[in-house]
Order: sequence, then C-alpha cells, then structure tokens
Amino acid sequence: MRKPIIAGNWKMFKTVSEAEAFLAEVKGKAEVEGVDSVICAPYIALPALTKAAQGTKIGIGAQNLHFEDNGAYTGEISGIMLKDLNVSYVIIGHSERRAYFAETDEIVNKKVHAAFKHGLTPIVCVGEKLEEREADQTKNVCNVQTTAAFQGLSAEQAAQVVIAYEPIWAIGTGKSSTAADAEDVIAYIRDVVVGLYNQETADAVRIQYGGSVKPNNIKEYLAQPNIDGALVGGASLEPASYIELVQGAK
Ligand SMILES: O=C[C@H](O)COP(=O)(O)O
Repeated sequence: MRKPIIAGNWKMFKTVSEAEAFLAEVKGKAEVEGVDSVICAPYIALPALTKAAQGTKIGIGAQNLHFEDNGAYTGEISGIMLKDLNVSYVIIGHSERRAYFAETDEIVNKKVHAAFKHGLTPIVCVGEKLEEREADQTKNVCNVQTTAAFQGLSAEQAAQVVIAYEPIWAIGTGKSSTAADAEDVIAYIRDVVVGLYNQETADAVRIQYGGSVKPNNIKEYLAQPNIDGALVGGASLEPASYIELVQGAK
C-alpha cells in the first residue's frame, strides 16, 4: 500500500513572511495520518519553513538543486546546502525548468543522483507537451524521460523516487487531464519502471498527477489505483485550499 503524497509547488510565489504565515495557518490541519504533506517553496523561505515545520507532519521541499556539491556556479544551490537546512524533498525536472532553463534529461538524471547523495527525496517530473499529445507521443515521451531520470539508480533508490506526471498542457491552464487519462499514462509509467527494475520496485514507486489539481477534483485522481498523490501549483498557494487537498487525499 503506497502512502499518498500531496506536494504543493509554490513556484516563484511568496515572501518569507508570507511563507511563515501560511505554515502557521496550515499547521495541524494539513497534517493527516496516512498522507504525506509537502510544501516546495522558493529557496529563501526554506530556513524559516524547515524550522516552523519541526515536530509537524509537514515535509519541506526545494524546487530545484544543482548536481554539484560546491563550485563556481553563480546563483545555484546544492544538495549539501539543502540538507543542512533539513529540507527533505526536491522537485527535479519540472517542465518549467526544462522549458525555461534548458534542463535536459541528462541534467535531470545528475540531479536525481545528487538528491540521493544528500538524502533528499526526489520528485521527478515527466510529461508531454500539447503537440506531443496530439501526435500520440505521450507514452513515448514519458518512457524516455522516466528511463533517463532513473539511469544508474539502484532498485533501492528507485523505489524511493516520487514521479510527478504532469501533462504540460494541463499546468496552470485549468484544463486538467481526466482521471482516467491520467491513470492510463501513470499505469504505463509504472510499467516502464517494471521494465527498468522489477514489479516490486515499481509497486513501491509513488506516482503523482499534476496539472490543474484543485480541492474539487483531488478525490477523482486519488481514487485511481495507480495515482498516489498530486503535485499542485496554483491551488497550493492558499492555506484553506492546501488543507482541503491534503485532507482530500485521505
Ligand atoms: O508543479 C505543479 C504543476 O506545475 C501544476 O501547476 P497547477 O496546479 O497550477 O496547474
């Protein structure tokens, strides 16, 4: 039985004080037995959030990391630095990073290895563009991205990866994939992991759906046998909505 995981991806929203106020409001409410609740915030809010989340069931995540530990990489943040702040999760290969910051499958794979090196749980994003969906390439794209992201991971590491299937055309558009379509692709991604490792490993991997998930549709997704949670952008920014999402995952 896989534990559902709801992760809010705040993207480039919220100042430190706004982040602190948010956490104070969701404490105790966005904490549900049997559900992992994670907030992925901008780097500058991570010290305050990890402190405020101590002793709660809320995990704190970053939205990116560099694959090297240290070096002349102006503006970058490494796994060592995140671990030092008690960050537990890191989003890797979000489509916005792939599109606007030229992240390739190879870079994504290096970042996944860096996350494991520093004891961070990677949330690896995969998903197709609209034109790829229209060309019936959805599964092919997910296969290529998943296979590349897992390259060189042991079965034990692979089992701990969280995959977020996010069809790019559904992100921030209000056009969510139907639960049945998301289930079909996510079941396929699980099969890809079976092929890379074995059934036991694939059964352990948690796969989220992401793309216009809201409190009013979370239950439809979570009712699907292969969908183990959601990676949520817009609807994770308001405390009340985030609480509903976490509580809806039960
Ligand atoms: O990481 C989250 C996704 O990009 C989904 O964003 P959204 O919920 O605003 O569509």
